Amino acid sequence: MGAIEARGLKKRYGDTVAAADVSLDVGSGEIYGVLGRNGAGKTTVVEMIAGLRRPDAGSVRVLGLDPWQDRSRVRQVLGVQLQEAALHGALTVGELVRLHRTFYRDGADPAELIERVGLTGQRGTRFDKLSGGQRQRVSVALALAGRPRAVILDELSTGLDPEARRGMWAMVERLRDDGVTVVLVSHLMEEVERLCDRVALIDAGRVVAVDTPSGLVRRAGLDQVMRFRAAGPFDPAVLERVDVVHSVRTADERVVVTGTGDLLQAVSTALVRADVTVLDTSFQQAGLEDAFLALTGDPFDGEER
Ligand SMILES: Nc1ncnc2c1ncn2[C@@H]1O[C@H](COP(=O)(O)OP(=O)(O)OP(=O)(O)O)[C@@H](O)[C@H]1O
Repeated sequence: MGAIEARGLKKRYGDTVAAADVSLDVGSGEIYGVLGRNGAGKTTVVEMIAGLRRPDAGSVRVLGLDPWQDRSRVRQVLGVQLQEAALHGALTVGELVRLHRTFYRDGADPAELIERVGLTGQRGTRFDKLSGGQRQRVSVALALAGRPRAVILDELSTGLDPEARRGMWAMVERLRDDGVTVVLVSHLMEEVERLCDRVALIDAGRVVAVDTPSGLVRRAGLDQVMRFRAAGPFDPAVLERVDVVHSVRTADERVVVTGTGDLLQAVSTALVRADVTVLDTSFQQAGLEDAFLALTGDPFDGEER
C-alpha cells in the first residue's frame, strides 16, 4: 500500500485555481519530490494532504487514514514542516522542542533532535533571536518531534547557507534510511535531483509528469545541453531552425541550447553560417532543470545553475 494517496484534489481561491485535479501516490519509504515554480500550487496540495486545508473536491489517505476524519491519529504519524511556521518567539529552541515532544505518545529525544538539525549551540536561544535559517531548522525539528512515519517538508532548505543545506540533505537521507516516507516540496533542482526517488512536476495546479529525476529528463526528450556566450548580437532564430534543437534560451548572458542527436555539430555549423563568434562553450548531459523547462514550457525564476 502507498503511504500517501491523493485523488482528484481541487482547490480554488476566488478566481484562482490553485489545484485543478491533482492525484499523487507516494510509496512507503520513498522521498517524493513536489516540484514547480512559484504559485504552481505545491503548498496548497501538501496542505490538503496534511489536513490543514479542506479540498473543494477529491480525497486523501495518509497511511490509510483520512486527514479530516481521523485528524488526531494522522497527527501522530505525519510530521509537517511548512514554509512559515508561527512559533512562540519567547521560548528557547530547547523549550519549543520539549513542548512539541509532549504532543506525541512516542516522540523523539529532544537533545538528539536538536543535534540532528545542527542547533545544539542555540539550544538556550529564544526563537525570536534566531536567524531565518536557524528558525527554518527549528521548524524541521518540530516536524520530526513525534518520530513520524511520514513527513512533509515544504521548502526545507530555503534561507539556509550551503553547509546547512547539505546538513539538511544528509538528515533527509537518514530519514529514508529509517524507513520514513518524505514528501519534499522544493524548487531547488539540485536538491530534488540528489534526494528524490520520484518527482511530481506541478504546473498551474496540475501534475504534468511523475517520474524519477532521470526519467523526467528522458521524458522531456532531451539528452544534451550546450551553453555559450555570443561575442556579438545573436538572434535565437538561427538555432531554433536547426532540427535537432529543442529549445534556445538566454540565462546570465549565456545562450542555453537543449536538444538531441548531434547537437554540438549541428549548432556549431549553424553558428558559423550565421557568422556568430562564440566564447566559453560548454556541453553536457541535460539535467532536471532543462527537463523542467521543456515540460512546463516557461522560464523558471530566471535562474541558471
Ligand atoms: N489563502 C489564499 N488565498 C488566495 N489565494 C491563494 C491562497 N493561497 C494560495 N493562493 C494562490 O494559489 C496559487 C497557488 O499557491 P501555492 O502557495 O499553493 O503555490 P506554491 O507552488 O506553493 O508557490 P511557492 O513556490 O511560491 O510557495 C497562487 O496563485 C497563490 O497566489
